[in-house]
Amino acid sequence: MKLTDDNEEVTMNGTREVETAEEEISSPCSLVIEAFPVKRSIIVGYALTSKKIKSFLQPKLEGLARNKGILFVAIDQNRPLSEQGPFDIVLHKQIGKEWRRILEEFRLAHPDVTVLDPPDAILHLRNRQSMLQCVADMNLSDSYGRVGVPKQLVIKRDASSIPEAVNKAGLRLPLVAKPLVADGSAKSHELSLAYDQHALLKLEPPLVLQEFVNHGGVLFKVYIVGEAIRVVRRFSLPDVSRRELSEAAGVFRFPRVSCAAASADDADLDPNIAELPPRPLLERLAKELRRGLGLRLFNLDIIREHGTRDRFYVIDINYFPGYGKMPEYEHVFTDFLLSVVQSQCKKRALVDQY
Ligand SMILES: O=P(O)(O)O[C@@H]1[C@@H](OP(=O)(O)O)[C@H](OP(=O)(O)O)[C@H](O)[C@H](OP(=O)(O)O)[C@H]1OP(=O)(O)O
Ligand SMILES: Nc1ncnc2c1ncn2[C@@H]1O[C@H](COP(=O)(O)OP(=O)(O)O)[C@@H](O)[C@H]1O
Ligand SMILES: [Mg+2]
Ligand SMILES: [Mg+2]
Repeated sequence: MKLTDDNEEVTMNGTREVETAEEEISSPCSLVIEAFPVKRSIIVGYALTSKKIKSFLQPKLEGLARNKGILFVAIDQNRPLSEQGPFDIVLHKQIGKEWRRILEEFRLAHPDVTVLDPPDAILHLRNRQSMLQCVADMNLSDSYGRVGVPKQLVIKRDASSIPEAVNKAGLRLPLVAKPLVADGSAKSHELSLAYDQHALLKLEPPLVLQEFVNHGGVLFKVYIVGEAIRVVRRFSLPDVSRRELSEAAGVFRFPRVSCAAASADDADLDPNIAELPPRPLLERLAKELRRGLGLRLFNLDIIREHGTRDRFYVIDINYFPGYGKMPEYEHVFTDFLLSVVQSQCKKRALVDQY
């Protein structure tokens, strides 16, 4: 057997072998389905920001992936995609027009490659109104609880119209004002809390105005990776009491709440506040969102209305979030990638059969 760098193989037990015949290296199926006699690494091409590469592609992930026969390869966005690879999976978090066109063309030419996820579906999360539409339409309610979205209103322009629009829509103060576009910029994460009617005039459209829901100052981040779900607790904005509401006035701006530094997993919390949302409820929610959004990699911020046990609100959904902070992400993510290739192989086997 001839050894070359290009045709290097990684088997299930982590040892390396080499296949030289064209046919034999065309599929990674033997890595995931015993019955297939073909061996090759699973190649995952990625187009991610340097910040994301640093937080996500950590040595532990790459090492574990290698042991499972998965190789991560950077996509050079200055070169045609079809000339690179061949890829089994493409990972990306981009929605630019040109990139959407490139990926669409690539998907048509390479239907066997799984693109995670479709750019149009990701685009849906870029607008804070369309982001939550799926949850609102779902109207999820069962014996484990109810999941909704806070009452909200979109203001496209003209701050002077806000007080009247708020009255007309019946929104109750205080209101959280969020930039309409969630494009990942620092500005798009700048939120404000408006306590009184006058304060509404100081807001800067385009924005989403959302009723502030008291939730005991703790939120749950629910990470989804395909079918896997992991939940963490983060500190959040504290409750606003009636008294505070009657005394406070103006707009309070805050740049970044509930970031990773605000982990509340080890904090000594009131058990009624700290209790995680029921697993079956999250499973249903995740399943419906996966289907409704057409996405497999995302997280959501969910809060429990303070004083209730089972009234939940989804306030934010993020595509390809900071998985580096998700417990056991290396295992969860590599298993997911294997499962993606497994379903590709099953599909291929079915096609070959008929
Ligand atoms: O920066 P990180 O690792 O905290 O991850 C950010 C996420 O934090 P989280 O995992 O939810 O704690 C963050 O979540 P939040 O919006 O803060 O809830 C976003 O997903 C952010 O992406 P973008 O800036 O909206 O494109 C994520 O940023 P990118 O890593 O995608 O740039
Ligand atoms: N409707 C709401 N009620 C109470 N707190 C909220 C509400 N919306 C947002 N927050 C708080 O503001 C933080 C940031 O809002 P979020 O919608 O998650 O924006 P981002 O995309 O910047 O994370 C949340 O983590 C939460 O602490
Ligand atoms: Mg958030
Ligand atoms: Mg967000």
